Amino acid sequence: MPERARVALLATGGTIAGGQAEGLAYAAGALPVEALLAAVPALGALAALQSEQVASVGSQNMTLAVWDALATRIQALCDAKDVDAVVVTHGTDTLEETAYFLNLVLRTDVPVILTGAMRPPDAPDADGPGNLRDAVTVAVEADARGRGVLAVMNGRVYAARDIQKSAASGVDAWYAPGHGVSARVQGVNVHWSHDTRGVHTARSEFAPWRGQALPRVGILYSHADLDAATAQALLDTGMKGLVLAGVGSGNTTDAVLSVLADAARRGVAVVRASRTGSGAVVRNQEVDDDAAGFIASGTLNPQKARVLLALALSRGVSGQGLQACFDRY
Ligand SMILES: NC(=O)C[C@H](N)C(=O)O
Repeated sequence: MPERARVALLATGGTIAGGQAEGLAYAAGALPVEALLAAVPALGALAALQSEQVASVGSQNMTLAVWDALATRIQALCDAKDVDAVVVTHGTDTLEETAYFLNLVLRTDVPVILTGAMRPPDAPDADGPGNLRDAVTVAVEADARGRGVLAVMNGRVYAARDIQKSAASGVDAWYAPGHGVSARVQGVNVHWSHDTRGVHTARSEFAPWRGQALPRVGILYSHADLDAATAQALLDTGMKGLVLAGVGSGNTTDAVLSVLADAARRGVAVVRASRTGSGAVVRNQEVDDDAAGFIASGTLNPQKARVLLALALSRGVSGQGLQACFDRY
């Protein structure tokens, strides 16, 4: 890398760019990328930054259109060899979904780092400036290359596959079930603890992103006494794939299992995941996946299973090929 690494900062909104604060209330994504940069003057010493506003949304409103713009732009920057790293600012609500999507569709070894904030910029203890500084610190690390898409929050670095927002408030809202943090940031030092698991970026069969439409894939949240009609109503919206956010090891009521088995027979791809937040959903444990034609999500949470399933279906993967995807990615 040259003396000062070239880092592209792509902003999408979120609380890190929150504005119009009144008490605890604020509007996510109100501030432009220039305001984020102005809050961290030290960034100029860390990297030669160029910035772009890709979107200005709270990440609860993240869409495939923004993912398309983001993936297309990052791929172009990497292919043109215009940057040494990319930092994306993002709302925290769906940060892990965007991170995992990019992890699957970008063909590059260039570090791509997502960051955000749990508190808006005008909070007295705003966490955005520190997170942005840490993200750029990680981005310019030679060791960050080839690790897939990463997220930096609260002094820790997480692989896209692992990170999970696990609290509705507070800066320590981040968790990497089963695998732990990938690195810790201390000032300008980054201490790596392990490599990234799962196939990603340069070796992903879903990369590069081609701007294709994605099929409708939904998530059904299970609970005590979940009835068949609720599951059927969701399927009737035209789902091509359905992820069960199941109780325990990806389970649900007998009534719903039978609706899902029917759907699988009709060609809907049904993936069993767990609403618990950690652990693995394995094949044929309490549910006969072989008989029902279901896929087990392994350690992917429901919201990331939805991303992988939609991408796999968009590439024509079906049947046991889908299970192979969930085993590999
Ligand atoms: N902390 C945040 O960023 C939350 C916000 N709703 C967002 O995801 O954009």
